[in-house]
Amino acid sequence: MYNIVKIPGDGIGTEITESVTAILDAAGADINWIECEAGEATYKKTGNPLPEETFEAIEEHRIALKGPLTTPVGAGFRSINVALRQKFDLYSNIRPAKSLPNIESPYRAVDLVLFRENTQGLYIGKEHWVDENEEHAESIAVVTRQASEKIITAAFEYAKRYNRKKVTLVHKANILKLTTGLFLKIGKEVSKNYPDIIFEDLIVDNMAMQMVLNPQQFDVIVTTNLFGDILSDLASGLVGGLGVTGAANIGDDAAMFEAVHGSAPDIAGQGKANPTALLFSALMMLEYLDEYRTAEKIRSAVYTVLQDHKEKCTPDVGGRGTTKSYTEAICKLLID
Ligand SMILES: NC(=O)C1=CN([C@@H]2O[C@H](COP(=O)(O)OP(=O)(O)OC[C@H]3O[C@@H](n4cnc5c(N)ncnc54)[C@H](O)[C@@H]3O)[C@@H](O)[C@H]2O)C=CC1
Ligand SMILES: O=C(O)CCCC(=O)C(=O)O
Repeated sequence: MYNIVKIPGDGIGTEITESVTAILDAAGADINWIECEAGEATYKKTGNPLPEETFEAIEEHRIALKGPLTTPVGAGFRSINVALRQKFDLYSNIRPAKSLPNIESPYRAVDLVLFRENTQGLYIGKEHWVDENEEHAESIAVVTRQASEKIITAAFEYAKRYNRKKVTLVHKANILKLTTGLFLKIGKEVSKNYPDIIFEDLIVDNMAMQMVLNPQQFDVIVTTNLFGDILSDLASGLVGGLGVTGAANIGDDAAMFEAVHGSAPDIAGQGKANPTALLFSALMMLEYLDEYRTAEKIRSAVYTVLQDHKEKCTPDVGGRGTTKSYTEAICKLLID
């Protein structure tokens, strides 16, 4: 029995975590869920978006399934998502984007895995006002050799393990010569340890265009935090949207699984959120635990429902169903 911290989160979080835990139960996954709170709703209730008990539970059990957490825009408390990644040094944010059956998209056969450095870069929100009138702001990007080596090595190790042919490193070293220049330099060094894997680098603006024009050319991608954030949403758009892309945050001794998407306030409480993204994150969690057979059984049920019961699927992927009808269809296949 695995003890796993479950944080439902904000917005659509409760709807999709209920769905995912029901599906994992139906598949016979042997999990004891330790339910904890975090996020905006928790902040409104308690004045603290990350209660000490939640932090301690992750510290003790080292593994969590987390729904999306809302972060206020422009002011207010800082991202708890980012804080958790930093606190547990979850340096690898792994975000696969793979074409799925029976989902309309201009693209076929996309199958890429994006590795996003998860603890530093421009994303850490190290900002300050330069003047008293708050009309001049500065933001600091942090890139270190140690963190860059870790994420780039993780990307190459993944490519080696899963027989992937190419790693593309994405940077902006023409402009950000020190920070992303360092990242690129380390990429070139690390690539020498993997002579059987093709290594290429692209500047991020070109990369964005290439991903839209010909995404099938990409295999494993590795990049800094903010670029990875943006390009992984783009990658989701290539395969059916944010409702279908899972993700893993992995460190040396802890891991947190969450979807690529956020709390989707525009559809929260309407029963139409697609739980597939969080479900795919949970499958990455099962694989992390070496529970490959259970993960495969669930993935196969998802593919069958998309292929043969499209009417039960959520509207974002062209279905006429709800979170509930989709969840029930998957559970039925798993139980039968
Ligand atoms: N890791 C996390 O917990 C993340 C949290 N956020 C937070 O979420 C909040 C909302 O951010 P947004 O920019 O609106 O991005 P979002 O990812 O929540 O939503 C973007 C669009 O995708 C749709 N969408 C997202 N997930 C979906 C799903 N499972 N099924 C169907 N449609 C889905 C939404 O309805 C919306 O139209 C913000 O406070 C942001 O900071 C954003 C990204 C990641
Ligand atoms: O923390 C937030 O609210 C936004 C974080 C966004 C992000 O890092 C992601 O897409 O995973």
